[in-house]
Amino acid sequence: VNKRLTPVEKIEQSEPYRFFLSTVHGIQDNYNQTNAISLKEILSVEHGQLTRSAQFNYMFDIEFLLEQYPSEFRLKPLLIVHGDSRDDNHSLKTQCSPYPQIELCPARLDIPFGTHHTKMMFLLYETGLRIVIHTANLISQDWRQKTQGIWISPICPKTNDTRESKTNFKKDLLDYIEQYRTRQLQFWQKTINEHDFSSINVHIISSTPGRHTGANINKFGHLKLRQTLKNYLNLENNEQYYSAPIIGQFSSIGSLGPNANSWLTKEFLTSLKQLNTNSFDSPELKLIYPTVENVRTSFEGYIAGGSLPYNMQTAMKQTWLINYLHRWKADHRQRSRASPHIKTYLRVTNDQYKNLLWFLVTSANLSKAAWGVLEKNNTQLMIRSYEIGVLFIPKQFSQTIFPLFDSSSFPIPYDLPPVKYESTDKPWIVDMTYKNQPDSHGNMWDPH
Ligand SMILES: O=C(O)c1c[nH]c2c(-c3ccccc3)cccc2c1=O
Repeated sequence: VNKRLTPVEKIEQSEPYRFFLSTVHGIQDNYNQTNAISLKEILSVEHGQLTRSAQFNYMFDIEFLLEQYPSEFRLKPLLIVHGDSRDDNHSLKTQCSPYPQIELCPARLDIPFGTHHTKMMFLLYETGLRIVIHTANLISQDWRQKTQGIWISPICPKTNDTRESKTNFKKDLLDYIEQYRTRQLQFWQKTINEHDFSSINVHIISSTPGRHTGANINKFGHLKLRQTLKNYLNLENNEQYYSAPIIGQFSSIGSLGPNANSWLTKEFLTSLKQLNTNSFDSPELKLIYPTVENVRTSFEGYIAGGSLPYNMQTAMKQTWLINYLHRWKADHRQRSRASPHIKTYLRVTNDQYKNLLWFLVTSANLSKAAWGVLEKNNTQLMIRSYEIGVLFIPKQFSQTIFPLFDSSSFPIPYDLPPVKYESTDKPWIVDMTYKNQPDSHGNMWDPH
């Protein structure tokens, strides 16, 4: 159907998952209607009378951002939560200086090499509070021809009792915000407490910088994921789930060690495979990361690779990783050429990938900085960065699995099963030159 949906209709039709991809310039309109939304549509005046908002992110183009708000909301108070790294903080101050309604809130980054990756919006309307958790920077390039993931909460009404969700969303969100340890977030802590989150059906999986131990060790990072899957994923004890494949998909990769067993399988996969059964089989782990050819033939061409910052220095230390890698392919969403900036992790049943056991969309790439690394004989989890994502578990939707190929199926971003790298495929590396084949714009890539 090529009827143009309004932003409100798009959200209504996305129930019960409320999970979207960003719209893409250059694909057929109907692929931008179903479970697809733009930043302007997220901020549309149709959702109600905005009184103030907060934008958590990594990269900001303030002019671009303000332009995405309806003109009548551009002067409302706006809190910008960003990483406090010296250099780009200056440019942010300069960008915001003409706007007294914008307040800057630097997030402390006490551990070296940490970044404020979290991408989240607090939108306060006269009718209530909406939370948006997503993967796109607040720059035009991130919203034009990439594949980004977006979860949009209902507008949670104000309440005089602190209504929590069955997924502990409110408490987990407040625990996350507490870690910033700044008075600048007090208004939003108070506001979150005053709203009814009972209609929310997703779990928060977040990361904050620190060495988390004792009672806090399962609060963040991959141990939070392990704990949540253990507590809520009650699959009957049947064998078919034990070897169900696990898929990780991301737009950058950190230094993971000299072999898979250094961190990827021993620590990270152990958390992802948590079934709350004594599953001993080691499920297949399949990783999706764009090839050079994916980037070269993308709508943006090699420029897309600027947002895939996997560097040579890291890649050369872990050539073993290539055996896990699969191509980016999203034909069923017409997004095989919309370079992925989304990050997702999921588990499917191994009967031809017909059913989804759980699905996570997050800002977190495949790195120890984002997910954490166990230290001191597994008594503390060291995390460098701020990250946040939402986890979909069938039980919270009154289902045992999420069907993938029927009418009410979960809107997955890419094609399953994933396609393994062939011998000629190479992972995209941002600081290599690519001169033997021009990209979709006829350009070459020479980062020097
Ligand atoms: O949070 C995000 O989304 C992103 C975070 N870092 C990015 C970088 C980068 C990598 C190393 C050092 C500084 C910057 C480069 C290109 C895109 C991104 C990006 O998209």
